[in-house]
Amino acid sequence: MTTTTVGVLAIQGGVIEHISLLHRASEYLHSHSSPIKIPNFRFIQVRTVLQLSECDALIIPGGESTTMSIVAQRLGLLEPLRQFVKVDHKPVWGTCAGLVMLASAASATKQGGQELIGGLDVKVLRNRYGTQIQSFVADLDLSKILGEEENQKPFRGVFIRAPVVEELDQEKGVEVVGVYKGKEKEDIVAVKQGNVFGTSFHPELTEDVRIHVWWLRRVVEALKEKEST
Ligand SMILES: NC(=O)CC[C@H](N)C(=O)O
Repeated sequence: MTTTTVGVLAIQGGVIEHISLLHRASEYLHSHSSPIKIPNFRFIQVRTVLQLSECDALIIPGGESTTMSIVAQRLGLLEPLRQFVKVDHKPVWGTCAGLVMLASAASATKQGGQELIGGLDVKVLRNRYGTQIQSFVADLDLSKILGEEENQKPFRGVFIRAPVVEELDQEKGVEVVGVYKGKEKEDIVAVKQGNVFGTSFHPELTEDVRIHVWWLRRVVEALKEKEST
């Protein structure tokens, strides 16, 4: 059986946490019946262009997007990452700083802006809820992505200096799949567009494996579709 390689960009941030939940999600998928054939997965940390070239799919973790961007540029990873997302259309998921990296534009960035990867036709507002001490946990309804069986209870979203999506291009196929209902207004905190998925919050900092399971299934489906074309 072929092996599907899923990378986690390991420049900085919540790398190990994602890898650990990916392993648990893989175990879940292998132990539950599924209409699609689940391959063997290999989860790797990605720090080089060579490692990226081995990946069928990629997670960009939370952390600090300005740092991630500078280091990715120094490692010569920025252009290969853009190619991976926007030319090869491989499945990519960004959490928090990862969502910022995947946006086509970001506000509240330092003067001169920061280099982004893009792939999601959205503009994000960084640090929407303030600093680290204003971090919070909130129940989210993710019924737009989770199946009925998996959506029996809300998802506990962990928000740490989180960005939100403030503008999006619906015509380009950006779909809102999660909102946070705050006191004054609703914020968009999960979006998908084709091969790209982004969340403002950190599922990897919970014990809840549901989004990783959903995303790995999507990866398998996307690879299958590619094979048949
Ligand atoms: N937890 C996080 O990933 C924080 C993201 C950070 N505020 C940024 O814009 O990069």
